[in-house]
Amino acid sequence: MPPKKKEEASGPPPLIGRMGTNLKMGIVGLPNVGKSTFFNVLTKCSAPAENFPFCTIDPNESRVPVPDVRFNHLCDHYKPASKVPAYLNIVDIAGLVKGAHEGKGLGNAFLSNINACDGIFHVVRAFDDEEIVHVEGDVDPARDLEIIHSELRFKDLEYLNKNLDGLERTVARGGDKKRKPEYDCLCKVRDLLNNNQWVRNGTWDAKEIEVLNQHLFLTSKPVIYLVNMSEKDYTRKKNKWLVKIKEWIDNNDKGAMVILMSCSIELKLLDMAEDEQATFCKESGVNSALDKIIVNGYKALNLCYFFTVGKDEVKAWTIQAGTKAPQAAGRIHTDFEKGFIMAEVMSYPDFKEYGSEAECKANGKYRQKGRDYIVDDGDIILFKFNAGAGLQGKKK
Ligand SMILES: Nc1ncnc2c1ncn2[C@@H]1O[C@H](COP(=O)(O)OP(=O)(O)OP(=O)(O)O)[C@@H](O)[C@H]1O
Ligand SMILES: [Mg+2]
Repeated sequence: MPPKKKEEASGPPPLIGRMGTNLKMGIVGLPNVGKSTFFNVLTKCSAPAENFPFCTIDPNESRVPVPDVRFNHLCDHYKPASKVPAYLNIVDIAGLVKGAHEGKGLGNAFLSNINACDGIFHVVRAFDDEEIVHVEGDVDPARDLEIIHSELRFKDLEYLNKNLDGLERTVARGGDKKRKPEYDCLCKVRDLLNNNQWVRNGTWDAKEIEVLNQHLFLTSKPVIYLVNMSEKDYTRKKNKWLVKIKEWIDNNDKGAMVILMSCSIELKLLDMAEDEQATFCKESGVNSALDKIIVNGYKALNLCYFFTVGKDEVKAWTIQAGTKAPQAAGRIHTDFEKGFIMAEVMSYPDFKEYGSEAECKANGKYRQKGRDYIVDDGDIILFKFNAGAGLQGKKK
């Protein structure tokens, strides 16, 4: 469709957040809501997950492969010696409590752990279990969402006010015109935050986003809400809190993604052999939510990947969405970028349809793309480059 092409040519709008491909999703929520359990099942490793608040002290970081049928198909086709999928980086962060921005609970240190992440999995507890202590005394997900929402907002306000004080002196009183756009942008941030909104909920132009990216506010990070339910509720797809959770999200973060899950079911599945798992899922009508969570976490960070393929290796290379061919080539080696000649590209759907590289070539689906080509998610690429342009001859 022609309008889509136009959009591609100008590239996607600038995004709020850090640049780069080594981005992370942090797991955030009140204490004892299932964050570490979620982290454990996700990474299949054993960060301590115990029934007491603040069980996690140091942030645990791990990475999980991004599930992708396209990658599996390419591996089946090429039968490579080495298979390297894309990975999502995940950080398990200690629980936040009301007043964390003033140092309550484990306080400020954990807010800075969130700061080091680029997106947030906000885990909210919707399971009842008297054995499992709730720091607020009872289960109430909408209240808990509001607590975390406010803590991050307060922390941003505190940071903002410190910065605005100095700016106010130079711009408003000192008449420094150069920093006026920055000052105006930060005033807009202050109004939003004071209005109980997040930076992410504002409308920003490219210049303002440049300012925001110098500050990386906690509330500018993308959020995916994960509702942690009991095994029973997840199986019957009902939970008494869901309406209230939806209401809260509609009022405070309209359009945000919400994924239902159950850490206890995920733990159970983790203990089963593959065939046992399949039977269990078929009989109970229940599926693990993890794949959906990983894929969407990766997308929330505005990441995608292209593939390089061959008998030696099938590999997914992470790039930020909207990356052009030479910079994508630079992910493999700086020489590829410096000496970039062209990208030979097969789209995944074409590869799937025609079944092989040779058939793609025979049907005009093996395309040569230049410097301005914006790499599409799932493209299969062979870069042609001039080795002399970079560090002579070195390929990897
Ligand atoms: N869906 C669920 N149903 C029942 N129990 C659960 C569920 N999810 C987690 N739990 C239990 O809740 C307890 C707390 O879990 P976990 O340690 O993962 O919480 P946390 O959010 O990491 O806490 P902290 O902030 O203290 O580190 C554990 O005993 C865990 O087994
Ligand atoms: Mg924990």
